[in-house]
Amino acid sequence: MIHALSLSDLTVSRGGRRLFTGLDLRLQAGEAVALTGANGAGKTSLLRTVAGLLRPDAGEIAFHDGDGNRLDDHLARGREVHFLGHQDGLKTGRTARRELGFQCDWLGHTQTGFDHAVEAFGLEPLLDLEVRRLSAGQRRRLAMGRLVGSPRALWLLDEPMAPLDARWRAVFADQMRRHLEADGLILAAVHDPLPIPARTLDLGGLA
Ligand SMILES: Nc1ncnc2c1ncn2[C@@H]1O[C@H](COP(=O)(O)OP(=O)(O)OP(=O)(O)O)[C@@H](O)[C@H]1O
Repeated sequence: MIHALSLSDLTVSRGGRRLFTGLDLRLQAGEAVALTGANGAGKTSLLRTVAGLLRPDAGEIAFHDGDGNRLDDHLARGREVHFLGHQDGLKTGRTARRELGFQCDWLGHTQTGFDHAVEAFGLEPLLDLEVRRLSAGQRRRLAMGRLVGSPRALWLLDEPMAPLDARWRAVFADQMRRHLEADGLILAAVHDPLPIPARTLDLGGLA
């Protein structure tokens, strides 16, 4: 299981423009880091780079287990990382039930994970609706279902609270706390403070 994430001397560019250079971060089991910075500073790009969706210009990203052994990058990303982006990663033509089932199933998790997700994020009344008919907040809650329905150690979250109302923000804050208590790791891009104890990594203004 991923016990630590380390970024060393990381440099990332988009569209030919350098976003940041020499970025270092170490995140341990049970810790959260709030990634802050102006619009366009590179928060989403950093999350996508950690997820393996973008290649850095330079530097290293490493995942380690509890004994300090380096994990295979591909396996760690494929099995132990959840990336919850702006787009939620949902198929809009499916019902919420089918989509949540797919999301909870892909690692062979069972009905228990599905039921847990439904209960955690109040999804029961939405299950027979097509994803395209859900509001932004409902969609985000559905997307969050996989975080608890298919447990993985590292949560990469891109402005996770943005479309949620106060009630579901509080629920999600509670889920994040539980994840940390279970030795999970959270790296979250935010514009507002995270409602859990977290260090801050500030990417600053426009690079
Ligand atoms: N596919 C792309 N091609 C070229 N440039 C891109 C691409 N995606 C993002 N960028 C640029 O990279 C920069 C960083 O974008 P990114 O989305 O990482 O910023 P951010 O800090 O998450 O911003 P926000 O707070 O607005 O969400 C921006 O200037 C953006 O225009």
